[in-house]
Amino acid sequence: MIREQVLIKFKNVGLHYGAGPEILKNLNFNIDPGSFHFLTGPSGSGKTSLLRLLLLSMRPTSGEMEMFGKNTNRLDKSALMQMRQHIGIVFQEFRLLEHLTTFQNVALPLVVRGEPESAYKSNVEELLDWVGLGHQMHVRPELLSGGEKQRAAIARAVIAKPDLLLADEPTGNVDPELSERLLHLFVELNRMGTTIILASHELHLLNKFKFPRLQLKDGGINVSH
Ligand SMILES: Nc1ncnc2c1ncn2[C@@H]1O[C@H](COP(=O)(O)OP(=O)(O)OP(=O)(O)O)[C@@H](O)[C@H]1O
Repeated sequence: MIREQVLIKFKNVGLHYGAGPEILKNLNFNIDPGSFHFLTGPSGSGKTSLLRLLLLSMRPTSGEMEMFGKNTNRLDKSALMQMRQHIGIVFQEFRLLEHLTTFQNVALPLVVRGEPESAYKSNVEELLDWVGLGHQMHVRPELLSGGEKQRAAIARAVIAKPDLLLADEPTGNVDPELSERLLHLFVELNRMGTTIILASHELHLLNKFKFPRLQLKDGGINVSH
């Protein structure tokens, strides 16, 4: 676990795609370790783009980002890859691999790291039990409901114990009752120490939880506590 006083620091960060207009303009904000933020804003306001910066899959076109105490502009590809291992991501569309079982999907980040099954088997089983998928461990994603797929995707995102968990509209493809249950799962993960930034435009759902918000509008950001 990485312990920094400030986990993420944005200093005058701007972003544009190619020759297009600036999507994110002069963003300045900090994220403390252990916090939970909702990322909100109208469609097209740049929520996914901001998550791409945080996931280190894009670099800012202006300004500087510090993550885990390091200026990301100064990191080479291998250092970025290493930092990336501390970050988990959950997408709206689950992105499970159809030819793998639930167990294999969740274990994938550990397989990629070269860990043998004997080292992670019981951890994966325990996590699947915890997210309520113990009984669906050996089936493929096509047999899972939307909520079950998303719980598998969340389990895959946290199996390697990331310090930072990003989620891009994670409840976009499940019904309202399941959405609330999924949000409670994120709250539990946050209670156990994971820093979370969760993008959603479902304000009726977010209003049920008292977490600070990063609100994007017209390229700028407003941080409410
Ligand atoms: N790969 C890309 N190339 C060029 N423009 C892009 C790319 N990705 C996003 N954009 C543009 O950047 C802007 C912000 O898009 P982004 O997907 O970050 O917004 P969003 O807030 O996540 O939207 P939504 O809520 O609709 O998913 C949009 O105008 C979009 O067209």
